[in-house]
Amino acid sequence: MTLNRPSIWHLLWQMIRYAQSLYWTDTILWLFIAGLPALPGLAIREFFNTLTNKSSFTLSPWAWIALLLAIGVARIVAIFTGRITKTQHRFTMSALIRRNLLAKLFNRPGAEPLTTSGKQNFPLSPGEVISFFREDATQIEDTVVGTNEILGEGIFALGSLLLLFSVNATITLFVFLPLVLIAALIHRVADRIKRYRRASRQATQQVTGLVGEMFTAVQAIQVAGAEQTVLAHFRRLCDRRQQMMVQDQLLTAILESSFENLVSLGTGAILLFAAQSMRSTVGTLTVGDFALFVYYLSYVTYFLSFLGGFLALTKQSEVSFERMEGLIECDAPALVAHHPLYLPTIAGRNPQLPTTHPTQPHQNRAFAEQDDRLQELTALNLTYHYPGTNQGITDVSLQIQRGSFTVITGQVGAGKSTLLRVLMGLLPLQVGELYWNGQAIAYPTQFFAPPRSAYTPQVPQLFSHTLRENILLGLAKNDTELKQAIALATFDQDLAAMPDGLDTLIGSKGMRLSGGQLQRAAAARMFLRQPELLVFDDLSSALDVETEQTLWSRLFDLGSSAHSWVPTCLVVSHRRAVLQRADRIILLNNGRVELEGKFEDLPSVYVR
Ligand SMILES: Nc1ncnc2c1ncn2[C@@H]1O[C@H](COP(=O)(O)OP(=O)(O)OP(=O)(O)O)[C@@H](O)[C@H]1O
Repeated sequence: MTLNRPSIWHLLWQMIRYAQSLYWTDTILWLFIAGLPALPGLAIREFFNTLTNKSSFTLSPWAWIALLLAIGVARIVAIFTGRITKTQHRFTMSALIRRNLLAKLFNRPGAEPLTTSGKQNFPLSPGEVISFFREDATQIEDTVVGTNEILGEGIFALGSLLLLFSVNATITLFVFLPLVLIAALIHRVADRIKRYRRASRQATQQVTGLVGEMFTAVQAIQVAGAEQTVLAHFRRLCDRRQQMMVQDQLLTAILESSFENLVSLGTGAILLFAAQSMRSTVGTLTVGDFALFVYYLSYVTYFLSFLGGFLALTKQSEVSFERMEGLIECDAPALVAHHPLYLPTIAGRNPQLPTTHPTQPHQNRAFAEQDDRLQELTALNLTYHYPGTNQGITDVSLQIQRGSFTVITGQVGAGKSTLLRVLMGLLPLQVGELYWNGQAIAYPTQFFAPPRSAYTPQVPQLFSHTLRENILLGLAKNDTELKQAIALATFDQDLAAMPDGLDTLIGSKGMRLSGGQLQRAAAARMFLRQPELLVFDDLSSALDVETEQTLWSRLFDLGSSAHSWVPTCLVVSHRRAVLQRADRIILLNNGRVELEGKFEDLPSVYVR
């Protein structure tokens, strides 16, 4: 994966190309910001030459002051405008990286744990993933925006260098000495820069990971009386992060100060030479020339130390790209690919957002072809083993017919949830094939979404918003349709008891709802989309027998009525009433199909 990674320069160039006009506008402004201070140098030379009557200009002191002031004001204007373009460009760059990273994460099989290549098979927590979006994206942003500063400073440093050459070529050659030393130093410590950066990022990631876990597990920590233990662990991680950050920052500071010192020593040597040359070749180097030389020399030398710092930054950005590649398991070019961002413009205008069609039910949206309606779903020899284990499912085949009710059952850990996740493309197929109406499904992750299918896991995911928003999730539906879906999910009575009705705020992860209400709110979300295939992972676990029976009855009454929606169900359950209703039961044992049949065929040990 990383063998053919393009160079950091190529990746930065791709990012520059994304917002070219903004980039070049900012670059031009930066040229002014960097270049305007060069003009006082010329003015100073002429001023000093006026004192020794060697100037070709005859300006009054006030004219010189006015000129210097005008240059100063122009620079202030350039800096002010440059800050606006820089800010816009800066955030566009990190937004592109974050957008691409997020898109890649969404395209992964959703139930597969996130890992980094350095920690193979060791899942990352959401808190840990945040550090990729925060520190790594910002690091790359800094480097891209650094390029036009380097360009601006570089052009004027080059101009200054040419001027210095015209004044005294021999002395100017000494300017290159610090540059060679800086390049050699960067080359020598490149590995160390990257190693320290990797270690500090990893340590930060562990701290943010634990913060995330602590916040979501406050109750578990309290119940176990583990506050002190968790805090001690947190302190250990923070101490380690401190150590790694100090190491990383110290190296950066040492490098920067080394660059400055190298440059300062070089400057000192040049000045000594220049002064010597002034004494020995009286008349060729004027006082004005010497003043100009000193002025422009600092210009060139500042650029050299800036360049050194920038080169170190690019090494650190290489680490950020490597880390992100490891996270999304794809090459870095995908991270810099060009996609619309819809950010507000520099004038503050919000761009027109594209109209999307989030998962409309098939009768409202031309369901591509009639063929897309489920007639038969076939799974052949599905195998998925969790990385580093032999747990999961092995060689599972099944067929689901339109309008049927299929129940997967089996003991705890038999592989029921894994089978559903593999079928829904939430875990990648290691072996096996999936067919929808006889057509092979190439990308199950993208294929199994409404209006083809909808799935509710054992613990449904709801968001900290209103009930309405949670059920709609962007779908354009009115309250009547919403209430029909809610009634189908047997959530209507609960809703009637809520003073704020559909506008009830349900809290983070739906914490203000009971387990059963959560399940039924998630079911309503599925029903509203009227998918061809409904997949439930153990609805029975959170519902009493009666409520669950009502739900299935209401759903199947639809199928037998003239309603255009004929739902097909695939559910995990141990409940007798559900098993009795099943058209087909698949009994899993140790990840394999042990039996396929009807309720009567099932050994009594599996019926509750
Ligand atoms: N993320 C994971 N990493 C490693 N092993 C896992 C993971 N998730 C599940 N397993 C293992 O895979 C096997 C099947 O798990 P699965 O959750 O599919 O079982 P299940 O039949 O749904 O169980 P339950 O009835 O408790 O929900 C179990 O042995 C489980 O320990």
